[in-house]
Amino acid sequence: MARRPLPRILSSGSASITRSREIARTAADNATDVLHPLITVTRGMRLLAGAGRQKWTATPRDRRGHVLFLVAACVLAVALIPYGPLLALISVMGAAAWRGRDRTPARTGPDEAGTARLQALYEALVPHFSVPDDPAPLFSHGGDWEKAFGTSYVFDADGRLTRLQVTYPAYFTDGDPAARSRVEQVLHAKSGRGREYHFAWDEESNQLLMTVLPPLPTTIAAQRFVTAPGETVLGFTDADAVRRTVPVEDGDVTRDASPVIWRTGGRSTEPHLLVVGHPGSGTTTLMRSLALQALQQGDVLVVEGGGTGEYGFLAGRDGVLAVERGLAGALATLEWAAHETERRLIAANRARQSGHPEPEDIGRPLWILLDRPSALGHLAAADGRQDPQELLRVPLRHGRAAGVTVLVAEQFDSLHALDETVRTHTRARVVLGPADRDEVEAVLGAQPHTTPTPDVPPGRGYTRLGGGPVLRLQVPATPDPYDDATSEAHRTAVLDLLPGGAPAVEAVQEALPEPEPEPEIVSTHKDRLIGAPATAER
Ligand SMILES: Nc1ncnc2c1ncn2[C@@H]1O[C@H](COP(=O)(O)OP(=O)(O)OP(=O)(O)O)[C@@H](O)[C@H]1O
Repeated sequence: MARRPLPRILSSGSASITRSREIARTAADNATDVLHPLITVTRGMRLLAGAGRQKWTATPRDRRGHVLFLVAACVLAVALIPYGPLLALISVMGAAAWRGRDRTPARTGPDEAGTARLQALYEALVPHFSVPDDPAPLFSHGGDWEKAFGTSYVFDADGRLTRLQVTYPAYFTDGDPAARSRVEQVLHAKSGRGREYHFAWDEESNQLLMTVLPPLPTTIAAQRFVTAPGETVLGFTDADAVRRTVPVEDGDVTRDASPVIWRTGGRSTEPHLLVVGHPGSGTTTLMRSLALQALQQGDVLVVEGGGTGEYGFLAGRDGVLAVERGLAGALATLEWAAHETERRLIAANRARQSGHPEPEDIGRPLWILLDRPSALGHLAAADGRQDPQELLRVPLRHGRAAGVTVLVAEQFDSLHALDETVRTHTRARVVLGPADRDEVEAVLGAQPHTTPTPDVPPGRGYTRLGGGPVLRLQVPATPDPYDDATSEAHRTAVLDLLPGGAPAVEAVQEALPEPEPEPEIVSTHKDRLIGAPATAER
């Protein structure tokens, strides 16, 4: 079959376009050749003008008059001598042409100190990224760092690395967390301690990207966060770590911040939370922040093992069922909570079986906050009584279905005292304060992708919800409003979030099976909690 000729536009069009491009390129080359002297002189004039401006700026003010006079005298002399202006013009042009004769080459590569830093870093990585029988090692002592780092490095104004991309040999065991951790520690130590580094391992292309993270802002204080029912803000994290943002008041401005949202209730896969930190790291502050958020939709029971009274401001508020500090009060409260969980479960089950909606009295979430249970456990052991943590077993195991959420805060040095059920059922975890990687891993079950720094502000740490990623966290400032050191702005912010002061114990009283003699409890409102065990403390 005879081939049909291509349409004219297709057969001849591309040829004419190519020709036009060639003509344009030749014209541009010729123009550059012709205009080259002009370009050189212009560049020189610009440089001369810049030099003149610098000289003028560097001249002290009291001598500027003299300089002006000298220049004016020279101009006058040139203007008066025959051919003076012409000769002056030629001289200036000549000087400009000389000055602009070659372009200042753009500086590439790091300066001397930067080169030394990169070389040192390279040498430190050699033992990790080389094996003796590699015929063409990427990393070798005295080798070329540019092969491994390329040009992907950035220094800050102080000459410290803020970004570095390392290409490593394919045989490096980048799937082994211990091997990764060793490399990360070397990079961290050699690039300057005291900053937080993020390490991104690209196993497919054998590349590691190290970046310095800016510190998370500490300026967000307690406020009403825009969340859906069942959502609680643990704190704020990096913008690229979570998909969502919420508007927050940050000082005088409103801006979007990236929250770590924790979902509680029936559909939550991490219905209970464990917060761990060293003393002063902000664990109580986080518990206060969560209590204030919980009070917007539910009831709260607080058991304070530390006995420092940092939850006293909650006492007597609507929805606050108890704030207990003594062992007897704690046991009574937690026993009630265990019964309440069972009651809710049974009621929900019955309603489900009979096809009715859940009764209203079990719809309101109940939050149990237990701060420093180890302190109470110690007291209980000394007194031959039950460890309060044992009473948490029912709420922890069945709380999700019953709308009961348990929050436990403990310090690192007492972690061993945590009950097994508490460890198993608190799948949402937070670590606050200066903790090393092993401590973070012991609580979160995974190492963070960043290097914890020794100096962290209170409320700074890491969080992990179930098997999710480890996220950096900054808890909103939620100080004790009755503490003298609390600023007026923070005090107002916290008090504004508190519900009214009407006692909220009717529900508790109704729910209890039968009142028993009240023990001597150290409670801010023991008159409101009944159903405590008969044995009195002390
Ligand atoms: N997120 C935060 N923002 C600002 N300040 C905070 C934050 N968290 C804690 N602080 C401050 O740090 C100090 C210690 O906080 P907090 O009492 O919560 O720590 P803690 O871990 O409970 O320690 P301790 O058990 O010793 O009381 C307090 O002065 C508190 O106001």
